[in-house]
Amino acid sequence: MADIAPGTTNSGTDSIVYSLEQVVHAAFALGLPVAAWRLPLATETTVCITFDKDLKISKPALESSPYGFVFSPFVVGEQPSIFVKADIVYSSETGHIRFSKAVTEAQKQEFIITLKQPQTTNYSWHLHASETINQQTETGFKSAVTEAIATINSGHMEKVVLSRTALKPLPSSFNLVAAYRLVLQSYPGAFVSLVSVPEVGTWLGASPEILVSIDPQKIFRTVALAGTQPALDGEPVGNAIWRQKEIEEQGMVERYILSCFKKLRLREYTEVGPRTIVAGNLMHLRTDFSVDLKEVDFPTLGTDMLELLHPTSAVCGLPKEPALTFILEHEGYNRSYYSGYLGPVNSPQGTHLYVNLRCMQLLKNEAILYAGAGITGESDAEKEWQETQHKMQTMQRILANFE
Ligand SMILES: C=C(O[C@@H]1C=C(C(=O)O)C=C[C@H]1O)C(=O)O
Repeated sequence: MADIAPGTTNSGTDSIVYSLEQVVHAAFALGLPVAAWRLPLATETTVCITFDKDLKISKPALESSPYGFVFSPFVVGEQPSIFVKADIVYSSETGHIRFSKAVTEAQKQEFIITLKQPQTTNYSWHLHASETINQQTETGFKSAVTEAIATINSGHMEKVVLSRTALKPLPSSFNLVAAYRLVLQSYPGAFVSLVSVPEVGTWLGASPEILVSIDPQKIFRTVALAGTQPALDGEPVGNAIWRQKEIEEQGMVERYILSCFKKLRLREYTEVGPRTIVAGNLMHLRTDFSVDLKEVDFPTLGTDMLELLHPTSAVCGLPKEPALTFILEHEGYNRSYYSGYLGPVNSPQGTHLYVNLRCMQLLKNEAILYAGAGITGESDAEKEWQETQHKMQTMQRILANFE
């Protein structure tokens, strides 16, 4: 990302250049909701800040929505779906901020004055309103897995994704924007995001999984991502060997996506894969689906697919309803925004909603790490536990940098 010295002027214009730290800290200081993100393999971080007080939306209508950032939970209703409208937009490439027409002169002035205040390390991100800390223990997780295997073998469902949390103390030198920058550096192929909303909380993550995206060339994309194994240093992905269990697990996600296309009577899609991809310390199997909306007349495909897809069998299970019921009854904690979806809507780069995975929620002095694993009839509770350990490494490595 472009790092231009704060407070300098950008060549060619007389606009002031700000740093990511200045912009994010100004939002915190003014109690404003903020979302920062970087698309996979891109260098630019974009930040959206809103002056809106009511951020709750029922569901995003992707086609008619203004530019903003959506942050939606696993179960809509248990937590609100949030929309951070792009009242203020910052680009790390130019260092400039831009105000939308909805912003009043007084709001602009207040924000600019706050931006120019000297940086202090003594700022705090937005915290979740509730004091209760989500937790799932090793024993709780493993007994839920054992019960899931029995339910699958009795024919009541094919797959269920079970997850758990880990509470880690924040190292005393932890710095949120520095952590975001580390995530950018460490995971160039991930969708990196930092969302901080009053009452809702603060989440940092590096997602490997597109849920729905529509780029400026009007290409709709989604993926079937599943199957996990550690990526070995220096080992080419072409050498990866997958067991029947992972192949079937990923095949279920693929079938689920195809069933969604079928429900919409859409036949003109392209399917590539499954291929092995690397996400941080892990490898997965991924099939890419795309639809060229310039050729297929389906203006609401994004919104319709979002409605049908979420939660996919990559984070919930198959069939969806019994898997979701099993999760709510046996997982033992509230997933909140983990395995929900998030991303920019109608930005100049398009709409890019990702599944909120490989993420952590930041409390005042601790972080909650979240990870899950797909359970099938062939699962083993100990191996699934190990898989969640591996997935948590994505964020654990970031925290370790501050120790
Ligand atoms: C559930 C997670 O990941 C999902 C589950 C996977 C699996 O079961 O193999 C792989 C990738 C993701 O679709 C997670 O990261 O927490």
